[in-house]
Amino acid sequence: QCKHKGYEVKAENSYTNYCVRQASNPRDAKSYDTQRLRNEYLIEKIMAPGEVNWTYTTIDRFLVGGAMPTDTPLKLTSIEPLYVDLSKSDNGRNLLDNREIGIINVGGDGSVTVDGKRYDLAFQEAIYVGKGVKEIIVASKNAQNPAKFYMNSACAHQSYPTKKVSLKDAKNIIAGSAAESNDRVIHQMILNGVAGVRTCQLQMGITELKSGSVWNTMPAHTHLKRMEVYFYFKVPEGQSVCHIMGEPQETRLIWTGNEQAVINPEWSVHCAAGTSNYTFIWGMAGENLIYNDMQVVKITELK
Ligand SMILES: O=C[C@H](O)[C@@H](O)CC(=O)C(=O)O
Ligand SMILES: [Zn+2]
Repeated sequence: QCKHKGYEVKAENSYTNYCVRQASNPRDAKSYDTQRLRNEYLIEKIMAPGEVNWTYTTIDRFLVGGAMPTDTPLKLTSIEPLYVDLSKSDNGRNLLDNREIGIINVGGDGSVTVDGKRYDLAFQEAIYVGKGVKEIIVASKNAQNPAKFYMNSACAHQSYPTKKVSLKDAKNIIAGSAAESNDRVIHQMILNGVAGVRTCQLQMGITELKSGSVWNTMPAHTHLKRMEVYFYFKVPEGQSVCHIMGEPQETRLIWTGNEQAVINPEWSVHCAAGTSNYTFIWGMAGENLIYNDMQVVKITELK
């Protein structure tokens, strides 16, 4: 991934890399082979020690990234395709000049410092940071057990306050059943109206599957007003998650590993079965903030 022409990884600075993915048409996507599907939709490198890795997709201009600070804190910078004002070197280059971001820690204890104010983020704690913030610095408490910050960012037209959200503050929805192998809890974390969070476009949360359950998002759905990215983590060593995407009657599969993500366009379902249970972060953005605004596909109608 990101090795082929047009998909190269570029360096923004000594610790920040990015690659760009273009939006795709389902009429084209149905003829993609395995490697092309992976090039377009799978993000394999997100967490690397001492690095910030971004993937910018032109689907809803969504930005997906990972920051893994070790000994030294890392400042989150913008990337060249997102500079707001090319004429000034010191202006229009803050990541959140025109954006909002959600950050969830999937590693050891860490902190996110937003314009000088520090928020400690433990495993599976989240923070929303709104448009207009100038400086975000992420750090690990212990370089031997580094924090891993998974990040989703979308365009924003308004500034909303920074807000930390823990699992106990989240809206926790019990879904599925053991008999259907999809017994899970959907934690809605960065959702407009949940835990006092306000957002422009962004919605993020964590879904945890119980031991013995392997299916997420079944029955599957599309949402024609929002795109969505799934980031799989806590995938046990030696196990894998088979992510299913594509139009409901034209599905394709992408095998994913631990701490990898899949970009799902508006026209695509997004669901998966793992070879064990696992946890994932879902993040989406688009036209509305109504979580339930989705077109559910009958299980028997998937092809
Ligand atoms: O649009 C919503 C998203 O696809 C997820 O929140 C669904 C999910 O986590 C699940 O059912 O397991
Ligand atoms: Zn969805």
